Amino acid sequence: MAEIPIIWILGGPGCGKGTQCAKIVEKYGFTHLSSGDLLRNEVASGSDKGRQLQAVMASGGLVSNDEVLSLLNDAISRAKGSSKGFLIDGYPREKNQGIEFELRVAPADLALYFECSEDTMVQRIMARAAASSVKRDDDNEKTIRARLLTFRQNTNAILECYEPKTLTINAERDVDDIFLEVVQAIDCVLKKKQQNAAQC
Ligand SMILES: Nc1ncnc2c1ncn2[C@@H]1O[C@H](COP(=O)(O)OP(=O)(O)O)[C@@H](O)[C@H]1O
Ligand SMILES: [Mg+2]
Repeated sequence: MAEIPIIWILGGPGCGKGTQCAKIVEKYGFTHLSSGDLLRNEVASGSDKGRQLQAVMASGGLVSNDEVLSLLNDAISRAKGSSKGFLIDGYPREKNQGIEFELRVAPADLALYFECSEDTMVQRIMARAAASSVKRDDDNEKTIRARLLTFRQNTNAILECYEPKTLTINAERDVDDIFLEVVQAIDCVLKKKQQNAAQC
């Protein structure tokens, strides 16, 4: 795994993680793994495990890391033979998730933190919900508030722990302006990895 980049995509609900990931995938061909999507797929499968996950997700809380990390680890193992890089979207949601990921999977090369006010996040989630034909169970006002609280309680510890490899990006701007900064950061990581590979 040392030769391909692993990038964590951090930020509160509705800050624009999925939007930026789609643009990164288009430009770099990386593998996009959203922890939320992996969990929602599990719920959609109708399994017993899915029903338990659904209850936690509908409360706005965090699913156990064993569940999330297993899903991520399986998806990474399946893709790693052919992947150019991984975007791990919406993970880690708390500090220990990051620590366990790096122990069990691989160190992350970069964390991009999309910083955004709570007002903007709520507005964007509401607009997303209104525009989407697929309704997310957790995009109602009560659950959004709980998700924001969960996010607020955990984020500072993550940012402190991973400060050396985190880039904070002002996500209140236009999608394309944000992306320019994202591209600079990713190009820098790719360059460093090439240099390291050349030295080995
Ligand atoms: N920079 C931005 N400016 C305005 N709207 C945005 C921006 N980024 C995302 N959005 C919109 O906000 C909503 C939530 O974005 P999304 O990428 O789904 O967030 P997340 O994956 O972080 O929950 C979407 O409807 C998207 O179109
Ligand atoms: Mg998303």
